[in-house]
Formats: sequence, C-alpha cells, structure tokens
Amino acid sequence: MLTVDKLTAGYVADIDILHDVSLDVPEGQIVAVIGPNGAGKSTLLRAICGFLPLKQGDVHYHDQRLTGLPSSHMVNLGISYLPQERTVFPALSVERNLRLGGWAMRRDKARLQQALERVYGQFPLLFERRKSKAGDLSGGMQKMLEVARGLVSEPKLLVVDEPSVGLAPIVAKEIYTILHQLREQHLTILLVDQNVREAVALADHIYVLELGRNSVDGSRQAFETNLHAMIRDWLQI
Ligand SMILES: Nc1ncnc2c1ncn2[C@@H]1O[C@H](COP(=O)(O)OP(=O)(O)OP(=O)(O)O)[C@@H](O)[C@H]1O
Repeated sequence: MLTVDKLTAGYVADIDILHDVSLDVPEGQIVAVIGPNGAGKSTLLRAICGFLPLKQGDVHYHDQRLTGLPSSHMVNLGISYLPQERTVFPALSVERNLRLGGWAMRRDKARLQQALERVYGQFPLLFERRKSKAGDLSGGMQKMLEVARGLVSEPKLLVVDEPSVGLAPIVAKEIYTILHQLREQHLTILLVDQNVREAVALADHIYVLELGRNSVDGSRQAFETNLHAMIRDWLQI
C-alpha cells in the first residue's frame, strides 16, 4: 500500500538525516519503526507525509507517487498523519476539533455527521466531553482526541508518531488499547515508537532504524523472541 524506496532526506542542504531508507506497509497491516533516540524515525514520517522534501528516493501510495506532493494532499488520498507534537486547538471544543478533522467533507453535512457519530461510538469518553474545551482535557484525553480527529476523515492509512510520548504509563495503555482496536478493524497503520515493547506487541512487521539507516526488520514473532537481546544491545548493558 505504501512503499518507501531508498529515501534520503535531511533538514539542511549538506547534512542527510536519512540515508537510503526503504520500507513497505502492506494493506491491512501495522508496521512499526523503532530505534534509538535521534535515529531519524520522526524525520522519516515527516518526509513520507510531505513535510520534508526528499533528496533522493521515492514514496508511493498504491500507484500514486507521493514524492513532491504537498502534505495538504495526504488527507484527500486517505492518509492521516498524527505528529508527535500536540496539535489540538485548546480554545475550541472537543466537537469543533473533531469537525476540523472532517474539513474535506464539510460540504456534505450528512456524511460529516455520520463520521462524527462513528467516531463518538469508538470514543465514548470524547462524546461525554464533546462540549468541553480541548485545552481542559488531560494529556491522555488530548492524545485520544488527536487520534479520533485523525479518524474522522475515514483514512485508509494512519501514520502515527510516538503516540504515548509524555503520557503516564496507565494513560499510554489506553492509547495502545485504541490502536489495538483499530488493528481489529484492519486499518493500515505506520507507527513510529520509542516504546519498543508496545510497538512490537502491536505491529505485524517491525523495522529498526539506526543512525538514519535501515538496520534489521522482521515479523512480530521474530522480534518477540529477540526483544531482550535487542534492548540490551541498544542500552549497551
Ligand atoms: N526540525 C529539525 N531541524 C533540524 N534537525 C532536526 C529537526 N528535527 C530533528 N532533527 C535532527 O534529526 C535527527 C533525527 O531526529 P528525529 O527526531 O527524526 O529522530 P527520532 O528517531 O524520531 O528520535 P526521537 O525518538 O528522539 O524523536 C536528530 O539529529 C535531530 O537533531
């Protein structure tokens, strides 16, 4: 569904952060990218989603070349990107935030209403707080709102960067429960995560990025068997 082929990118002209990175995200699967701090995981998602120009390589989504397309096109193609940074509009209500997620369908009021009802069905806590200002929600609920807002547009591919960063472990657990539910619904997800254990538990296939390059990749089963050795390697203990 999504193919990244030998992608090279960086923030300034003469320094590359990613070098020849390749990966495949098959339809209906969850693919996780893990790796040490600064490996370039967030940079990879930014480059895939059009927020950072590629210096070399290609990104294809089905038969469409994404390379060079502006990030604003992604939602029309069925791709929803949830960056690591907080992106809720704190002064707007939960419902107004969700409606912004359905911006592309704003002229079709019945469809937007249906999409909201579907999302409220998945996130009953957000329905209860629909009139609250998003800024009054806890950090965990704000992240939940971001995920829900990303789903209003009925994406085919969800690109998620570090969904649990900054959240207390018990709250992070709720976010992973939501991602597991999305997996049951066969949504295709590309996930970047520092939480190796959760990422491996969730993903069908895992890629390790080190110093901006592909390291190993393999199935969840292979990683579960090797997880301890891998974490020891990273921590160098
Ligand atoms: N906006 C930016 N401008 C310039 N350099 C950046 C920018 N964002 C990240 N970098 C640099 O790119 C490199 C990779 O960072 P990136 O955030 O992609 O790594 P990461 O694997 O996601 O790590 P982390 O898990 O710590 O976020 C780092 O050296 C970082 O300093």
